[in-house]
Amino acid sequence: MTNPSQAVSSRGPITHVIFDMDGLLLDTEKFYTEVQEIILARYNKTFDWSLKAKMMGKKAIEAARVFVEETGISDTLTAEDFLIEREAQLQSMFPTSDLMPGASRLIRHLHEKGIPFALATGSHKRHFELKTQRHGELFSLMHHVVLGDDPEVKQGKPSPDIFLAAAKRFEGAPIDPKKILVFEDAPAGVLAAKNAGMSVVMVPDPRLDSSFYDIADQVVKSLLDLNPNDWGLPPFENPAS
Ligand SMILES: O=P(O)(O)OC[C@H](O)CO
Ligand SMILES: [Mg+2]
Repeated sequence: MTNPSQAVSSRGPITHVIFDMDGLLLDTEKFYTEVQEIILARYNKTFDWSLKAKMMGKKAIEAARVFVEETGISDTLTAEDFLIEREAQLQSMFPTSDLMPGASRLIRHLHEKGIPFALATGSHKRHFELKTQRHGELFSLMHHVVLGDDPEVKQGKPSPDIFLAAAKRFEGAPIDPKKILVFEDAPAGVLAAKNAGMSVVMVPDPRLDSSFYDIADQVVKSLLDLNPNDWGLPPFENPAS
């Protein structure tokens, strides 16, 4: 992990921002965890954070394959059937999604200051719409949104595909990836951003093993703890409330 003030001096200030969604802007990772715990309990197995770390941030089918293979249940439950089973429960949970602390403040701040920002989420279109149902106005502030089922996203995170696609859709593209700052919660997402040549602020769930922090340029406990100045971005005018 480099000191962000060193990163700014060596890489130049940030001009564009890309946000992850699940677990970063929206408190939706808990839904996946809950449903996966229920499914695994049927096989007398427990869902733990080492498995969670391997799944989070990935496209649904890629995460599903990890789930059935790592738990040794792939002979009785295929990745496709796991997704069907998970779906019914997730569909009723997603519309209740809450924002993560500091998400609204940071998005509104960047919008007010004219810093272009976009969304890059592994979630596919139908899930994106359910999850953002109560937050349409906030998400409409994004310059653009790239979803996991976008044709340009051939492979999910940790492949850089989604961040490179998001970078290409800003006005004035191509944007130098060194001037793009990504906000992520998942190890696969942090790696994807680094593979795209971008800087990354990681906002991990506290249950995630700290060995995953190393690859991020900065780690903060919450978006409320971010100091935009660290990245050459305009400072907040009011302290976090
Ligand atoms: O973290 P995101 O927004 O890329 O979403 C990925 C999955 O849908 C959930 O882990
Ligand atoms: Mg995420």
